Amino acid sequence: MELPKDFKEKMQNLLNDEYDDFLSSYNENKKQGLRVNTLKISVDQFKNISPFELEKIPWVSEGFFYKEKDKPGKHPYHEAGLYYIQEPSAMAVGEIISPNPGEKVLDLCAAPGGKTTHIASKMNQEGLIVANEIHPSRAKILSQNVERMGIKNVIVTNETPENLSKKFENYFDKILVDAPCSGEGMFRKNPEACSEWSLKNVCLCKERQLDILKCASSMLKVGGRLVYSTCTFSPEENEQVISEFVKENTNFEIEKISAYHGFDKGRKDWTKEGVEGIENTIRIWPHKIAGEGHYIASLRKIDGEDSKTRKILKTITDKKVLKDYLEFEKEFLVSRIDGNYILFGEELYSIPKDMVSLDGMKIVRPGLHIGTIKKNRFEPSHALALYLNKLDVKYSYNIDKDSQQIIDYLKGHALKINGQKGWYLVEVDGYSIGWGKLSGDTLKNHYPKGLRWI
Ligand SMILES: C[S@@+](CC[C@H](N)C(=O)[O-])C[C@H]1O[C@@H](n2cnc3c(N)ncnc32)[C@H](O)[C@@H]1O
Repeated sequence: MELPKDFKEKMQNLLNDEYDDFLSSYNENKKQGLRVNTLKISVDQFKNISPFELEKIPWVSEGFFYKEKDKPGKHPYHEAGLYYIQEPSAMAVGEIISPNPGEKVLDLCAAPGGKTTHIASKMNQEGLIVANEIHPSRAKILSQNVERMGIKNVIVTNETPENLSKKFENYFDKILVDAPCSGEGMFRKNPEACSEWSLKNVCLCKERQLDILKCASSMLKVGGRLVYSTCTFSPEENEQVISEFVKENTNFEIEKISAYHGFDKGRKDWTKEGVEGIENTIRIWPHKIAGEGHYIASLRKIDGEDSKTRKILKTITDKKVLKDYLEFEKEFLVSRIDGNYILFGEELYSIPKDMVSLDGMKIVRPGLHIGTIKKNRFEPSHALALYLNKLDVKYSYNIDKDSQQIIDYLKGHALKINGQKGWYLVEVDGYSIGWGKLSGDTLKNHYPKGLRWI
């Protein structure tokens, strides 16, 4: 791989004796990981059924290295949301933000959703996660990944940090800024990041990161935690951003992160200010652990204004509006979808309790999409199928992962089966993967067209 000359010179000056080890890490293969989605399956259960050769990632309880030959991204278990493919060092961020069920969490730069889905699995469907992405097409991918993982309590927005900060002043318990950066830790994984790199871009990224942090800081409650992370090595975008931020914002202090033994401390000597606590941030280097590299800082807001009361989003109270859905529920579900219902046109969603009004914001996903209320009938959504499991429904149809039938289903073909007429939750080895509707002996395929295997 041809690394930019300026990058090599800079890293040599920074790393001195370590530079040769750092450089030779670029001759090794990228490290690949998957994180088990504990909303759907426990780590032990997954290990029992896993068709892949797995090796534990030491710093994350649900993380495993896999071998390239296994291609877990092209397996029915992936479509069932049993795991998320995520770069191993990026998994450290979810561990450090460490959200609890019931909290309000913002993931400000969230697409494609690696960290959002990690946060969600730790929150066990309780509380609120606002996952925001500024680019519309990436926000759509984020939403699809949230759906695939069967998550209920995530709202996906497509906003600028500035607009969000007007809505959510002093609101969240925890905020993640996984900042857009120069991506020096992506060179092995994505050579494009290498060709786009320049010293000038590093400085531009730093300015943007400070702007994003400023917006994030105003959305955090007093006592709340703000985690900042990047997948780049430049001190400008890491220690220097944090150092300048805490110097300007004296109501924030740097928290000590209890790091895995292969992680390094942040470098105070790489900042101009020499701010106290920079050594409590962490650096993950590709020549020291099996991962592409990351920088992570955890900040605590120790002073500021109290949270204000806000306008709560109006939810549906008139049961007549829900008539078609309630009939579907009675006929095909065993358990109720708890939560508050709202309608976006014909689309019915369940939103987290006490969600603030979303007026004037670009919303990609206001909560769990339950389905579409059409004239005198209700059609359940794919997101609902991925959220439910066989205990929640009257009819389900299970398919073996190695069978031709699962390939046929994922390709969108109808299946021949026997049973009662109606909606079936289709499963792979007991894990929901989509809907089918049985009429006669034909199970009509409702796997979404855009997701079908070709
Ligand atoms: C490092 S990526 C996020 C990765 C994601 N957290 C994950 O774990 O899957 C940074 C994201 O920030 C977004 N972004 C770019 N410019 C931004 C800005 N000015 N404000 C907020 N987000 C921005 C990018 O589109 C990108 O999706």
